[in-house]
Amino acid sequence: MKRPIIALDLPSRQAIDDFLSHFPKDESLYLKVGMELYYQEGPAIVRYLKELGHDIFLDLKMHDIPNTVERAMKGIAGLGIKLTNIHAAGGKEMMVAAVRGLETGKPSAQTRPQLIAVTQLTSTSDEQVKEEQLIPVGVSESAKHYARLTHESGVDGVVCSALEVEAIKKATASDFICLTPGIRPKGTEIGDQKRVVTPEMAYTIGSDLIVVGRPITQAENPYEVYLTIKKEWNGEKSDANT
Ligand SMILES: O=C(O)c1cc(=O)[nH]c(=O)n1[C@@H]1O[C@H](COP(=O)(O)O)[C@@H](O)[C@H]1O
Repeated sequence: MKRPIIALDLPSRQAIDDFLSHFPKDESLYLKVGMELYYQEGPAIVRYLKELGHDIFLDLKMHDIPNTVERAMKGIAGLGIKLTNIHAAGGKEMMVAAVRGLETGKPSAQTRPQLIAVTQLTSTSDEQVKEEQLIPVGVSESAKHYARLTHESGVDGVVCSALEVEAIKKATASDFICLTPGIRPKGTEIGDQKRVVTPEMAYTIGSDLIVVGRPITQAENPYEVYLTIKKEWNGEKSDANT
């Protein structure tokens, strides 16, 4: 069964321990360590979660000059993470440098962590793309364009909304990874996200990976919500839908 990636947008190791106490100890999870947690706890938190048996997506969304990104990627390549990310808006040269950094930094016995690039954040609307970024073609076309550049740069996939997966796979390749945040089970708060789908829709559309944060981390019973989302995303009817 495919596992939804849980976004650990929490401030400390103590908060993580409290959150994980809701899950069975022997259940291996796919966890996302993002800026909030990494900036407080550093690489030690990645090592700690790995020791507990979990897989890690290190979400640092790098976007800088090629040399800086290459060297930063080289530094995190040995942490044993499964996946990490950059912003496609950094450009092809930066994306190529990011791949090179991971390749040169990884210990020889390990495989290179997968790399994906954010196209347009799922918190960005069509209006914002047109009015703030001055991209007249709008959010879907812009995401597709960034996906093409990402593919051409030798990066493994993109972060996008599930709403763009079909067009992106057509424009790139069917095995080009599409990771989709902005997942909201029916009846949950959308918050700052703009381009959202339910876990069931993400399954039907064909997202390769989904990321879910607040609907799980803020739930009264996180494990129950996690299992419901996991079922829906694997194409099984959840109790919530029967
Ligand atoms: O790269 C990401 O993970 C990401 C990209 C994006 O376009 N949108 C997005 O929401 N994310 C991350 O996915 C998570 C979504 O969290 P929730 O909105 O709480 O489910 C957050 O940790 C975001 O940082």
